[in-house]
Amino acid sequence: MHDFIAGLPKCELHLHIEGTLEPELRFELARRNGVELPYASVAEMRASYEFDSLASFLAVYYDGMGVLRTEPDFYELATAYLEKAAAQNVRYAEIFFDPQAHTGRGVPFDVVIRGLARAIGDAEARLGVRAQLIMCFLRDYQAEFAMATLLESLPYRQWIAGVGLDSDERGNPPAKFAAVFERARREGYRLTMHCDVDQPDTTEHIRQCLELIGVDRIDHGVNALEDQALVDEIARRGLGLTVCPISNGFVVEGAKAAEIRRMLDLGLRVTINSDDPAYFGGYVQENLVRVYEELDLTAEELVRFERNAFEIAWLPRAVKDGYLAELEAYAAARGASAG
Ligand SMILES: Nc1ncnc2[nH]cnc12
Ligand SMILES: [Zn+2]
Repeated sequence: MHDFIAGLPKCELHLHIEGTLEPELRFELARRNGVELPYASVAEMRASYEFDSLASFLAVYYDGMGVLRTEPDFYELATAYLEKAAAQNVRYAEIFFDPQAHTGRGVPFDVVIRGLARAIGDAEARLGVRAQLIMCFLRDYQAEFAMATLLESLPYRQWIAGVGLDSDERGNPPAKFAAVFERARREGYRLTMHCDVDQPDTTEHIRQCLELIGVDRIDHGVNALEDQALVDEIARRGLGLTVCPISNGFVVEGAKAAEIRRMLDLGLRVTINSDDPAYFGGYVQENLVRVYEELDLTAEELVRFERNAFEIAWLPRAVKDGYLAELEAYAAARGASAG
């Protein structure tokens, strides 16, 4: 089954590009940019990646990205991820980036997005992996900063499929950003938001995503299972949920495998993703293996995760259908096409 998972045509929908900064590249960029790091080795840096909550993870994550300064830095970051993704048979990825975490420390928006977009263009030509960007707003900052960032992004719209909301959820509900997301929708962006596992008020946040914001997707969203009305509405709208099992195991107890089982059984459009793989230690393949091992999934169920992902991807119908046909052919050739 591990070979089956390795060969599966994959779609990654919940991946923070800054969370793919591996220690080796962090060291290299620090050297190049003259940034002092308080670690003597890659092993020492990795050993410092200790977290048991979203807040403790975020502190390490924001510190890590301090070495990213120039357009080539962002190019190399995204290229390294896309090479890894292609090696795991990711055919399409929607990649989060956090512009405010860079502009807030003096790196221009233009530098960030040009580096990322150039990497995406080159990777498509060289590796056949396709990707688009999702611009995330940091929810622990003021809504005015998010609005200013939205306006700053408009000249680069051709590279940005949609907007998201990440960072520390405590006290930062979707409602705080209602005007920003309403404007983003009017500008043609698709909408998603993190409703992270077991955060305070997360079911209320999911309710606001549905009733107030009108999201196209929810990132994580696992706690919707606590409220039948939320489950019913997510099912009725056919909304996708981008779940990240290994990441879950770091910020709460366990990978939420039982909840993923329930989402599959309820017919929800649950997908498996990697979140911040350089920090949590698993790309999409390792995440699929983790749920496979915890749930003893069938090949058909593994195919279902990818079918859901391509189905909810922010791509034109004909492009999705091309990926879905590739997936079905892979499944059929291995007797796993129950649909
Ligand atoms: N897992 C995560 N949750 C919330 N914000 C994030 N930003 C980067 N990774 C994140
Ligand atoms: Zn995330």
